[in-house]
Amino acid sequence: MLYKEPAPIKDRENPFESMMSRFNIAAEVLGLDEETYNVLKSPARQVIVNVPVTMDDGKVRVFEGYRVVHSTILGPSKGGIRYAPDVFLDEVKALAAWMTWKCAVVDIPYGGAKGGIICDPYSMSAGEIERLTRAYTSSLVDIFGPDRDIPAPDMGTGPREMAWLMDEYSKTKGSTEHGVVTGKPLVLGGSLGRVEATGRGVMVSAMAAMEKLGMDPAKSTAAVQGFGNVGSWAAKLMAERGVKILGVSDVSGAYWNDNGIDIEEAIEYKNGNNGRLEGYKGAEQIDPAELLTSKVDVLVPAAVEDVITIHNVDKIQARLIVEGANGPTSYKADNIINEKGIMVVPDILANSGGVTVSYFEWVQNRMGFKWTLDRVNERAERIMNESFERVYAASQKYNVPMRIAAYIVAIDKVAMTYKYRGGF
Ligand SMILES: NC(=O)C1=CN([C@@H]2O[C@H](COP(=O)(O)OP(=O)(O)OC[C@H]3O[C@@H](n4cnc5c(N)ncnc54)[C@H](O)[C@@H]3O)[C@@H](O)[C@H]2O)C=CC1
Ligand SMILES: O=C(O)CCC(=O)C(=O)O
Repeated sequence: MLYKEPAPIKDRENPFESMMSRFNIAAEVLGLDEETYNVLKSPARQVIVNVPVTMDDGKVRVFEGYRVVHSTILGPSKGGIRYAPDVFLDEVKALAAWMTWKCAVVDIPYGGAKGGIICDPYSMSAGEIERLTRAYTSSLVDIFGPDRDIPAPDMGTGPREMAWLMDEYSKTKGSTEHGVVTGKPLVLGGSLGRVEATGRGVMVSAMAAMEKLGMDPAKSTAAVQGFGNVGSWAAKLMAERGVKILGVSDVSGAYWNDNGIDIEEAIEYKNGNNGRLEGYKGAEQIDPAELLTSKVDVLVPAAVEDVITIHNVDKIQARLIVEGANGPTSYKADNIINEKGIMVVPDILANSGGVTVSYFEWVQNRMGFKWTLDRVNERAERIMNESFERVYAASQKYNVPMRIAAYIVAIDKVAMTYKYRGGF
């Protein structure tokens, strides 16, 4: 056994451990040599920063933040920044590694990275978040760069934070650097289609998987956990393809309607309610734990890690799980999912539409040219479908579940590139 298991974190599963468990299985199937294994398992760089920020009451608070660069073998590292009260280093390490595998699965020339700041953005003013974003950026100015490490949005961040990051970085460089970050507002060099890209990719993956399973979207039902950027767009676009969305949830609770939730209405409600569904009247409130085990055909976890675990996996009724979130399934639940014959479109495939369109944004920034929405969507959809087929073919070839197949495709690509580069 080459890999030593890290200690568990309180009562939570460890996302890095979950990532490594799948990595180990795929590495074994591929017969990965020890040198490459050791290179690919360890993050290339882990930075912890402590940034002082003047709060609205005049007091200074120090926030802990992270940036983990997992790999730059395929190209500059790429990955979002998470603002959450419970973000921790092992989580960011896992998220950074998943970025490496994700970029390899969709065959775009990026390595993987991820960032995070321990904070609660929902309880902070816009001014406090701006000062925090700028302070974090200036403390990482030597890591970031259009050819080095390119951040993007993740949980708790969006175009607004990316605009501040781009502006702060540009000020320190003395030049406008559009390509240092993606997921920016359109006026600052953002790409059409980036906001909805991850949810759109989830929908495209869901449609591809439903076709393999012989499921008719117009006769299928779904539940979506998480109603932020990824979950709300995935729900909206799946509903447009005829899937009846019976349940949705966010941090405020879970909401259910036997006749199907009016997703446009729910989005409008949450947009006018500080981003939350709290108090939404178009559905009845149910126990959030029930949402995941409810009687639906398709389950889309699109919130946080480790929500499908050995504690609830037995009760899952969906035939198909499409992972909008990163790491929503703990590795201990994998075997039971496989025994139950549930197809999983894994995170590193299902949610890769976001980084794919981020890549398009970066390409447009470098060209100084804007693509139309049709061009963005058509190209992203093609990449998603081709990647799905690549992973599906690997699952057939090696007789492994889709998740392990995705790791096999990714590790094979990164390992081969490492060898061509002659190792470092
Ligand atoms: N934004 C992007 O482009 C991408 C995001 N992802 C992943 O998708 C997931 C969601 O990210 P975003 O939608 O961007 O974040 P977001 O901040 O826009 O939304 C997160 C949503 O999850 C809800 N939530 C949080 N904890 C929850 C819980 N315990 N139960 C139910 N709902 C809960 C929040 O209330 C919110 O509705 C994360 O795992 C992220 O890493 C993956 C690829 C790209
Ligand atoms: O758009 C990007 O560059 C990365 C998005 C992200 O953080 C993710 O895919 O998990």
